[in-house]
Amino acid sequence: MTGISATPAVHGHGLATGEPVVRARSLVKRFGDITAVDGVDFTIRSGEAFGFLGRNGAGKTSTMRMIGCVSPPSDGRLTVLGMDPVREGASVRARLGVCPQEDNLDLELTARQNLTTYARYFRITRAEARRRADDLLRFVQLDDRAASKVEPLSGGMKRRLTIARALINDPEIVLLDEPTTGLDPQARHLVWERLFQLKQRGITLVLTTHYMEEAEQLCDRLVIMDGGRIVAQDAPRALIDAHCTKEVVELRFAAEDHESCADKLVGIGSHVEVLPDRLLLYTDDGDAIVPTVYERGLRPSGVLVRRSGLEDVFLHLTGRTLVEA
Ligand SMILES: Nc1ncnc2c1ncn2[C@@H]1O[C@H](COP(=O)(O)OP(=O)(O)OP(=O)(O)O)[C@@H](O)[C@H]1O
Repeated sequence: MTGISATPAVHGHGLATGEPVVRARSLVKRFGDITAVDGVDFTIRSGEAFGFLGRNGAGKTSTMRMIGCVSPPSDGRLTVLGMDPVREGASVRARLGVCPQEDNLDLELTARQNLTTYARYFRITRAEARRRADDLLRFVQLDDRAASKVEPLSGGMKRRLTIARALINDPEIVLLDEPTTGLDPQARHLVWERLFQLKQRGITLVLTTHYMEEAEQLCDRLVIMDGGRIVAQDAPRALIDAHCTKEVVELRFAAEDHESCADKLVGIGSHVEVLPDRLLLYTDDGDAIVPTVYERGLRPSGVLVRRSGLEDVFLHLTGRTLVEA
């Protein structure tokens, strides 16, 4: 039986929920002079959705590739399902599902053939592969495209098929490198829905993202990476509560110089961040302080009061926005 057609509280592989499944200690990845991952520590537990959040080049993919037994660590310790991903790579890979950043489906094959062909790497019998493929195509809502070639499928369909392929060996952990990058909002929501289902079925999800909404909605715990290091790790809400005020007032100015506007805001709220296109004023009560902005002689062209989010945590910890302006 494949993991996705069952709904066990402790899934069929015998791992209790919450048991450590990936442990990294002082983990390093170097490429020549570049240190892509610079001594990181984290523990991923069975059944959780664990995210690596960071900008391009932060070291997320390099970390995922080490977990996925694709790239050996340069230093430090890493265990996946209690095994060494270098010495015991084949055993680890048999229990992992991998959804890479770029869809690498075989465009010449049909959707179903992409799954059944991949199943051969795991020595799954032909009949079982076909059964699992049909099951998985239903799961990712592509059963009506089973016999279609992959090439004409939309980006969102290809991504869902890549997720289905990652599930063919009934994995305990699924690695998803930027699962929704490049997808439109509707396609993104369809992928999230499927990932939520996997999570509910006890499968451990490890994902990289630079979408804070994805991180906030999907991940139980997160590490925030910057320059190869982990700058914070916790549950999304705990990170926001620990590093930010409750609300943010976003102020846009048509003509005025942002730095001089920021000077006039000193003492209002907890602190101000100056971005190229706006000022962010951190406070626990946005509506209460907006009048003070006007009392100080400022005339913003746009005012938005919103709750603080992971983007604000990222800015606070790294001094930069998560998504490049
Ligand atoms: N095979 C490689 N050879 C040389 N440098 C590499 C290699 N892979 C990654 N790097 C470098 O390591 C650093 C971290 O890259 P990595 O892909 O891990 O970051 P990332 O956070 O996943 O970014 P992205 O979102 O762009 O994938 C970058 O400076 C990158 O250029």
